[in-house]
Amino acid sequence: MTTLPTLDAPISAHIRQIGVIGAGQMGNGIAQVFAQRGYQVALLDVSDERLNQGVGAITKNLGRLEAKGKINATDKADTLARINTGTDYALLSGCDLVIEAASENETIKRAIFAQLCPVLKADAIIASNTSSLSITRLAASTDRPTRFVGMHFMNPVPVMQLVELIRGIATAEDTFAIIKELVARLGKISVSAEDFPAFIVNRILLPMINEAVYTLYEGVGSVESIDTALKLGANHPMGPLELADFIGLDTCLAVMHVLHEGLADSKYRPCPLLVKYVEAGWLGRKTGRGFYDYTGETPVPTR
Ligand SMILES: CC(=O)CC(=O)SCCNC(=O)CCNC(=O)[C@H](O)C(C)(C)COP(=O)(O)OP(=O)(O)OC[C@H]1O[C@@H](n2cnc3c(N)ncnc32)[C@H](O)[C@@H]1OP(=O)(O)O
Ligand SMILES: NC(=O)C1=CN([C@@H]2O[C@H](COP(=O)(O)OP(=O)(O)OC[C@H]3O[C@@H](n4cnc5c(N)ncnc54)[C@H](OP(=O)(O)O)[C@@H]3O)[C@@H](O)[C@H]2O)C=CC1
Repeated sequence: MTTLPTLDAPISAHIRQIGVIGAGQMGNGIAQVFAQRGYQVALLDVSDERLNQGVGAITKNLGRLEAKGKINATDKADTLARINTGTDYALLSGCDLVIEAASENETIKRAIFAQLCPVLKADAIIASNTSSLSITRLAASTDRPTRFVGMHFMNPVPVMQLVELIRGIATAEDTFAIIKELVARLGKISVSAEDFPAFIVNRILLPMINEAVYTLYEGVGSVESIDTALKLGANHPMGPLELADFIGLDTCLAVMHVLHEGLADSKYRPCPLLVKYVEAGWLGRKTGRGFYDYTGETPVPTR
């Protein structure tokens, strides 16, 4: 738990300090799994409030693992001690790899890279955890397109095995190879996807979620019947509306916009009800309301 895993002739051995930008559900999960594997982690967000929430989520998750006997109190304390937090980009100056996991908005991500590049070591790699945006375009907004890659973790990060890896047109082969090996060192499995809108997982998953929202919008079923149908009828661990709330409805809508605009096919049109929910600020679990209301002890369907 506390030492870096070894591989034969690891090409990623020099990657020891990891920066993570965005302390939301993905960023804090990514910070947790690297810190658990012995890496030093620098976690940056826009406010101390967001950072405290992120570290709070990590502490809770580690507490759950400790209660189950999967880690001990020392592992938990050591993991937390490896995570430094801050809002100043100087925090990331010593990092070998920085993973951007801020909100799914290209303008925000570009502004982040503009602040990051001047402080970052010349040979450091930048990865984006974007769910859908062009890796080539994001890379082109940095000073190092050859050392830029898509590194798409799945939610919840500590549990999900997959990391989708995406090369931009300029991504160097050694950059890709280092990141692929790093994923293996984390104990996760990678698949490689081409740089098309939403890559593989979300090209398939998000249209299904969008269709579930249309199914609700058109009155074919209630929230509960749609989710029960897919859980019991197709053996999905979560119903599509429950999953949408879990991902975040803002992220789901952003991905549908990228698919719709990027592939220019009306089959990707975001459901108007999904648009309305996001306009209302009903973003799912993270705001206490989405297709379910999370303010009570158990989630209550809203329709
Ligand atoms: C949008 C994108 O860009 C890409 C994406 O990520 S799309 C989303 C992909 N993710 C999914 O589809 C998740 C679908 N859901 C699931 O697989 C499951 O419901 C789940 C793994 C989240 C929870 O599983 P469950 O069996 O219902 O609950 P539960 O028994 O409480 O949890 C199973 C394990 O996950 C852990 N876990 C659950 N939620 C967790 C969380 N948010 N963070 C960390 N760990 C969590 C639990 O502690 C438990 O661990 P152990 O096996 O060590 O005991
Ligand atoms: N949710 C999911 O299931 C998955 C999401 N992703 C991707 O991961 C990324 C993050 O998603 P997720 O964690 O769900 O989103 P969250 O909304 O949970 O977290 C995003 C975090 O980024 C912060 N942020 C916003 N702007 C900046 C900035 N300029 N600098 C630093 N931090 C900033 C936000 O702060 P504030 O709230 O104050 O704006 C928030 O803390 C997105 O690209 C998303 O598409 C990938 C896989 C799965």
